[in-house]
Amino acid sequence: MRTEWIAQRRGESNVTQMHYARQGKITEEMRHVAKRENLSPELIRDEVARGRMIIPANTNHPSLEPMAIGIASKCKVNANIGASPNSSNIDEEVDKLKLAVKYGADTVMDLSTGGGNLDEIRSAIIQASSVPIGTVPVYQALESVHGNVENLTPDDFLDVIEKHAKQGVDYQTIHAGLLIEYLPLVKNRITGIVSRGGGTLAKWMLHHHKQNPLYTHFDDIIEIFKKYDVSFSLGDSLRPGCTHDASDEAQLSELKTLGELTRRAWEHDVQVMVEGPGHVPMDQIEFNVKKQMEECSEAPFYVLGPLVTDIAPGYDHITSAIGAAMAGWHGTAMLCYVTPKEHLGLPNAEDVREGLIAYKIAAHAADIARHRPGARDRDDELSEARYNFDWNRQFALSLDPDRAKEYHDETLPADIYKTAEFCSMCGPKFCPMQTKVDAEALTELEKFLAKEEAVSNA
Ligand SMILES: C[C@H]1O[C@@H](n2cnc3c(N)ncnc32)[C@H](O)[C@@H]1O
Ligand SMILES: Cc1ncc(COP(=O)(O)O)c(N)n1
Ligand code: MET
Ligand code: SF4
Ligand SMILES: [Zn+2]
Repeated sequence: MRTEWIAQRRGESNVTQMHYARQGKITEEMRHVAKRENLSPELIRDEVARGRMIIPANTNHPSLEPMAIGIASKCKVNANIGASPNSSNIDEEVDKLKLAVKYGADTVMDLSTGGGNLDEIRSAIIQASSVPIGTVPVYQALESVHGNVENLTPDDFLDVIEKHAKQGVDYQTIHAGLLIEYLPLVKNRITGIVSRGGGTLAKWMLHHHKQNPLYTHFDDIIEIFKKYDVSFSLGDSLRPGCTHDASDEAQLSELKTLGELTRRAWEHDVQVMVEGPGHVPMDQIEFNVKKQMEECSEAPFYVLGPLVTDIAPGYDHITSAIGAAMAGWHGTAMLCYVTPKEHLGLPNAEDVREGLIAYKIAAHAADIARHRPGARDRDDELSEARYNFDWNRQFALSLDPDRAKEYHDETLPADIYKTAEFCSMCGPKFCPMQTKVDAEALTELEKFLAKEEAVSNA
C-alpha cells in the first residue's frame, strides 16, 4: 500500500514522519493512522512533530500498514519472536509472526540470535509483515564474532545497524544510554544486568575500558535512521531484573541519559520511543511512568511487562500483565508482552498466543480506564450478547473466539446450547440472567409499590 507514497520521497535526505510533520505536512501514513485511531490528521501530525507519538515506518517496508505509538492513540502491544541457537528456525518464526498478527500484535520484534541465517530470517519476517518490525542490532553484531564481543569495533555495530535499516526494519533497540560510569551502580543488585544487548555492551566496555560505542557514535546512527525513517527504541540496559532492583540508582541514571539522547535525535527529526522495565512492584509503577515522561520529554514509553512479583515462573504472562495494565493506565504507550516461558525457555507458537491475549487484555483494560472515546463499545456489545444468551455473538466479540467456543463446547457441545438460556456453570434452573428485569415488569412493580405507599400513608 505504501509503494506510491514512498516513491515521491526518493532522493530526499530526511524522510522521517517527524521531519514532514514539523514542516506542517500531513503524510499518507498520518492520514491512515488518523482513520485507524479515529482522531484528526492534524492531531496526529502535531503529536508526531512534538515527539509524543511515533509512526514507525521504514521507507523500505512497503507491505506495512502504518500504526502509531503514543499517549494520544490506543495502548499498543508488541510481541517478541525470533529463533535462538538451541531452538526454532525460519518457518517456525514466520508462523509465529502470523499468529502474533492474528491475535492482535501491533508490532513484532525479531530477536533472533541463531537457528539459521539471521539476515534471511529477518528478511522473511519483514516481507510477511503488515505490522512494524523491530530488531536489536547488537545481537547480530555479537553473533558475527561468535560471541567474542571484544573483537567488535564501533564500525561493526554501525554496519549491522545500517544493514537492518536498509532491509526495512521499522524500529531498532539502541542501547546507547548505558554509560561506562553507570556500571559500578549495579553492585548492590540481586540480578545485575538482565538486558541481553546491555550485557553485551557492558562486557565490551569492561574489556576495552572505553565508552559505550553506541553512545559515542550516536550521531552516526541518527544519520542512518534519517535516510530510511527508522525509529529509535532507546534500550534500557539497566532495567531491573527483579522487584528488589526496581527504581534503583542504576536504572534512573540510565533513564536520564535516555532523555538526553531523545532530545538529540529530535534535533534531527528522528522519531524516538524509550524502553522501560521489567520487574517493578505495583506501588512503583506510576512513579516509573511519570519519571520517564519527565526525563524523556514525553517521548512514548514502551515497557517490558513489568512483572509485579518474581515468584511465578511458568505464569509470568500473568505477573507481568498485571504490571502492564497498570503501566498502560498511567500513560505507557506500548506494552511488550511476556509469555509463560519467560525465564525458562524460548516461547513456542502456543506461548505467543497466551502472551498476546494476556497483553491485549492489559492494553484494553488501560484504554477503558483512561476513558478513551469508544474504548468500552466492544465490552458493552459483548455484554449485551451475553445477557441475551447469544453465545456465538459472545464468542465472536471475544479476544480469543476459539478458546471461548472450545470452553463452552467442553460441557455443552450440541448446537442447540448455542442459544440456551444458561451454561453449565449454574444450569437451567439457577441461571440468574434469566431473571429479566424488563421495562414492563418494572412498570407493574412500580405501580404496586406506589399503591402500597399510598395505603401506608393513609
Ligand atoms: C527482552 C525480552 O525479550 C524476550 N526475548 C528475547 N529473545 C526472544 C526470542 N527469541 N523470542 C521471544 N522473546 C524473546 C524475552 O521475553 C526478554 O525478556
Ligand atoms: C520493551 C523491551 N523489549 C525488548 C528489549 C530488548 O531486549 P534486551 O534489552 O534484553 O536486549 C528491551 N530492552 N525492552
Ligand atoms: N527476564 C529478563 C528481564 O526481565 C530478560 C531475560 S532475556 C534477556 O528483562
Ligand atoms: S531468559 Fe534465560 S538466557 Fe535470558 S537472561 Fe534469563 S537465563 Fe539468561
Ligand atoms: Zn525477567
